[in-house]
Amino acid sequence: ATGSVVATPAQYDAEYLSPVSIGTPAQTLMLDFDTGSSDLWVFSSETPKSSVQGQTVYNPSKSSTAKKLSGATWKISYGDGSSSSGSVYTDKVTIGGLSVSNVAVESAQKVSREFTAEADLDGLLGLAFSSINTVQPTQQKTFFDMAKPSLDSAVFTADLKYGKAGKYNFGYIDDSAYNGSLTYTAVDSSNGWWMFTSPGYAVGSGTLDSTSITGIADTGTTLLLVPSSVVTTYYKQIRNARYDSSQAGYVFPCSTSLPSFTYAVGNSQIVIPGKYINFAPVDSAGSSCFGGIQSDEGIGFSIFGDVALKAAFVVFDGSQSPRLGFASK
Ligand SMILES: CNCc1nccn1C
Repeated sequence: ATGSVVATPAQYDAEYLSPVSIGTPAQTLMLDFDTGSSDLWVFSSETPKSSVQGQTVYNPSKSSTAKKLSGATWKISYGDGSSSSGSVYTDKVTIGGLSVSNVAVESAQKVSREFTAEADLDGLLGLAFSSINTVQPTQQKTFFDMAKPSLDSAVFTADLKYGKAGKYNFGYIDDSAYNGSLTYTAVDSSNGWWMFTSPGYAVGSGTLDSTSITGIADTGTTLLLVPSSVVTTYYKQIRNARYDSSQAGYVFPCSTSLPSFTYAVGNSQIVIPGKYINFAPVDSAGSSCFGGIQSDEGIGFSIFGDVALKAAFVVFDGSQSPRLGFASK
């Protein structure tokens, strides 16, 4: 089996949302596919009405295939401080024509204000390793792990794009979606993430600096978060860039033309065009813009978020020895 679903960017490519059908008859929600976490959770009929501001909710009592997972609970918090928690059902989940039965669908009984404020996001679909799924007392598998036995190939791919819809595919690699060849690199999944080491980086047309960057391929994080030494080197190339402590990041005039940022993958390189690194205006006047490359200070590793991933076609290979494949496009 295979599946293919569109990934539509929210404003400023802050996140990408995909339609997911849950239950019988189908209830279709827009979920943020997140390779940095492993819970599939949704706004639901159990979410306090005051916390639901525009989201579509899953109602398990209206699904003939829903079953309560008795005694199960979940609770998760994300790097940006947002969080959610609740109860658990199992139900049929269909993504882009790929149906999987008895998937753990985590029903939100609490969501933090950040999620309430995101009217277009109805939940998250975790695509990291099941070892960091938060359901207790019995940890649950991700959609991908549940689908794996049925997939033609134990892979999914992320083809996110700048300012327009991209795709997530399950079970196959669309060789027409990228240029040249895929370069695979080793993954350390011991902490539950798709963690890899990039052997070097370059700014603009400069030579490759062999400073390695170890981080996670994370579709659920917006920006590229790297060591402060790399951040400093990048913004040093931009005359009017400055660190704005009120924004806790580097900003520059929105009219600035930005140098590209290249990250190495094995013996290959992915070039992030400069325009991908102008994330969004920080003020309503739109004069000052927030950089798409910021520091990973305090995290413990780097994060190759959407700013980095949308410059590539990325294969998340979930075979016996997981690995990541990158190609330019
Ligand atoms: C932006 N804060 C909440 C959120 N939205 C998508 C993912 N996450 C963590």
